[in-house]
Amino acid sequence: MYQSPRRLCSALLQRDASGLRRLPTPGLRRQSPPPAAAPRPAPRLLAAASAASGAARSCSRTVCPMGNGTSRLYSALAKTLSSSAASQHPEYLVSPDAEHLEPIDPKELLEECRAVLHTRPPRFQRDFVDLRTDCPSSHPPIRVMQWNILAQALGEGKDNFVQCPVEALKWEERKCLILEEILAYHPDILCLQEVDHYFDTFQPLLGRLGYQGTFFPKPWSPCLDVEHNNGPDGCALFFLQNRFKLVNSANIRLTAMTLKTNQVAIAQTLECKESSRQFCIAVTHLKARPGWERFRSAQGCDLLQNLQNITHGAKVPLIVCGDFNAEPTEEVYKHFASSSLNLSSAYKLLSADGQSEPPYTTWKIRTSGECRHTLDYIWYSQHALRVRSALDLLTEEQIGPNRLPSFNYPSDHLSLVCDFSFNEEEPDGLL
Ligand SMILES: NC(=O)C1=CN([C@@H]2O[C@H](COP(=O)(O)OP(=O)(O)OC[C@H]3O[C@@H](n4cnc5c(N)ncnc54)[C@H](OP(=O)(O)O)[C@@H]3O)[C@@H](O)[C@H]2O)C=CC1
Ligand SMILES: [Mg+2]
Repeated sequence: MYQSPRRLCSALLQRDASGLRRLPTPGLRRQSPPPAAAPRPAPRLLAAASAASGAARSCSRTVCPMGNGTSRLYSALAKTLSSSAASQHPEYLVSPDAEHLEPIDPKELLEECRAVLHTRPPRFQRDFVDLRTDCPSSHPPIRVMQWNILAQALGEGKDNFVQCPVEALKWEERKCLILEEILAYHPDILCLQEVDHYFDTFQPLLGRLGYQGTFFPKPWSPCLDVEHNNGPDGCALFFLQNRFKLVNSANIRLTAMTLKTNQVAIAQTLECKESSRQFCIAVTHLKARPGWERFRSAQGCDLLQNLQNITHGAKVPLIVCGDFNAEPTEEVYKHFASSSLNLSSAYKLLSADGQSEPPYTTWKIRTSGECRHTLDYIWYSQHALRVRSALDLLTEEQIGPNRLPSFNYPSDHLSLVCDFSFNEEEPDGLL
């Protein structure tokens, strides 16, 4: 039975004594609206991001609505920019001008987001649950965020969130809610699904915040069927360049029973600059919908096999983030829980017995009715890594009667955030 956490660590942005995090208290905590009369400066950083990616944007804007050849070209372009050739040449993953981009101040970007969102209701406060205060670590933790951010084209054109007003989905504001959430928790590693604004929003902005990003679009993204789409959706993986060095990267098109599928994953081996320790981080988004359980299971087996190879038979610690589109009762969950990679699901640690997944990670209302499911997970090598804390989920009351997305939460999936450290008591190789 899932219960509320016992020990709450109220510091939304608080980190270990390292003092690495110096972000201001974010808008998430504000319970009263900001003063009304102050003039609002034009959003300089947000506008610059869109302008900087004009080429990619105009490419996608010329796309004919129904996923024609131009859409495929966009998809091919995206794939080229994050191609598997990068496995051998990691430097190719950095877009050519990334190092020359002017860094931006996260406080300034947060202020711009708040200004854009000034008519929106206050955002929810979520607390980190302190899970292992007794576990010593000589290095700052690694903060990982898993989030299906909801593709703009799907949210507006396919998902049928019948209780969500269309104004709540306006991209110019919804993107600020997404950015605000990322800035609030400031993850070292960000694993996203349903990203259909990589080139015009996330890559330029997160790049200037110090992240290195990789995008792998779905081969036949359903976004391309939506009128005025912004290109295909896919998985994106970002990590802070001042904390990690990229060792290896693989873009994986998942197979099911030897057939290539429409689902993808990105797996990267990173080296921590502080400790010189290596680990693998992967992000995926498995096939959605009921009736596809065996297909998801096969995709999961393929991903596990790929990760076996990438981690040299579990010799490298592993973190796998994903929207698995599968409840814990499904076969694919069981494959992950019992694999020889020795993985455990981090969010189980929030339950009273440490054995139960949260009651939901996504909650929406479609024409078919209410959909409340646990589908999103952060798996980790349970002997090599420790979960120091995890971000609590929203309560039913906070989510509200119309569920998600809403005016104060941008996606139908909740973000999951964990702080990991290496288990320094564990001998290398026993993962
Ligand atoms: N032209 C071609 O030859 C081909 C085209 N396609 C295109 O790909 C699409 C299927 O892609 P695929 O990746 O398998 O899609 P999925 O079934 O995996 O779903 C795609 C998205 O739909 C969302 N979704 C889940 N349930 C529902 C629902 N009940 N109503 C609306 N949206 C939902 C999912 O969100 P979440 O994960 O959050 O639940 C997911 O992001 C087709 O619609 C087609 O357009 C596919 C193959 C070939
Ligand atoms: Mg979705």
